[in-house]
Amino acid sequence: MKIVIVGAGAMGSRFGFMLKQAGQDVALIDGWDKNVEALQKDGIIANYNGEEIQQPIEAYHEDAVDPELKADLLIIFTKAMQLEATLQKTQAYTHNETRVLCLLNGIGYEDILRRYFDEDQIIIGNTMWTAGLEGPGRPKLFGDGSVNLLNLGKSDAAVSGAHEVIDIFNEAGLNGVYEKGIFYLIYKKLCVNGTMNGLCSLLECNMAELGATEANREIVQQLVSEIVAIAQAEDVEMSREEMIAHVEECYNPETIGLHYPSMYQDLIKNNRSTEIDFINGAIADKGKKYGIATPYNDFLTRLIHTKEELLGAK
Ligand SMILES: NC(=O)C1=CN([C@@H]2O[C@H](COP(=O)(O)OP(=O)(O)OC[C@H]3O[C@@H](n4cnc5c(N)ncnc54)[C@H](OP(=O)(O)O)[C@@H]3O)[C@@H](O)[C@H]2O)C=CC1
Ligand SMILES: CC(C)(CO)C(=O)C(=O)O
Repeated sequence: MKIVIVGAGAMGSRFGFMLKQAGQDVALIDGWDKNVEALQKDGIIANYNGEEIQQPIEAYHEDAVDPELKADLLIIFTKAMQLEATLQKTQAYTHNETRVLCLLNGIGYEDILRRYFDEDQIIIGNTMWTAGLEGPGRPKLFGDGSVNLLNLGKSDAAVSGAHEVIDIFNEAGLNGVYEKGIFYLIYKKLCVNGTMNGLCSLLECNMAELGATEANREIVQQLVSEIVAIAQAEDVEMSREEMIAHVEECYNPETIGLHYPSMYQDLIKNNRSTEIDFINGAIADKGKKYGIATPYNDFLTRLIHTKEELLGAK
């Protein structure tokens, strides 16, 4: 099976590295010139749990993909705001039976994917793996994780396609789980991203520092209440109290509390645009659709966009 990963940043490199190490036939596609040059020259040089491992890998710039390349499995790890532009280019290296797996943070990707692929080709999910980049071609890969996924279409072929991906992931140690309640998990993760990412970026702190403040609690509770109300409007059952407790687990400095969320790294560290429109912005949009007030998510979205403008984020 030919696996093509589009978006060879931190997460794309993690999945590419682990799948290639497990003997899979993997190609990476990316739009960042220096990253592609490094991958083509030296492969992935991973800091893998403290050990440097070099893994040669096939890699292309998004504007110079080999016309012979055809993906049986396409994994998307661009940033959310690059998804639509990426999908417009994928037709060149996909076919009618390509499975497309999207693991981006945020919500609503199934609606975008349906515009480009048949429902039976689409697999949605989320992942608890994390990754960072120390430089072009140099991912920093620490810790453990898992991938929850579910076929969007209902046909036998769609179900077996998702199971095939899980088998491949498990052989590579990526811990794939077939998850019928995938939308619950997607909203559960959104509760974390919809609070920690925007607030830590605006306040320029890590999650433990945010959690140590008294004044943040009301804001976090209001953001989560709005997210849970939208999930419920979409028939995803979840408890507000459980989700607030889940978010508060992130404050623990002995687990992930010392982490600066990816949005902080994008905006504050790397001066790049954020995924806010697919996190809090998506909640505000759905609030308008369902007639549910989402003032905290709306305000947070606008504040992050204001900060992007002030910092001249690209
Ligand atoms: N990192 C993590 O721990 C986790 C991330 N996710 C999600 O996975 C998706 C991918 O995230 P992630 O891999 O972290 O994103 P990255 O920013 O590492 O990579 C995404 C893309 O950004 C570009 N890029 C990255 N760094 C630079 C740079 N310094 N200069 C120029 N371009 C750069 C690259 O291509 P291009 O030039 O074409 O933009 C790359 O394909 C997101 O939806 C994220 O929310 C989910 C779970 C955990
Ligand atoms: C680690 C975590 C859960 C923090 O919000 C995350 O997903 C991110 O950094 O984007």
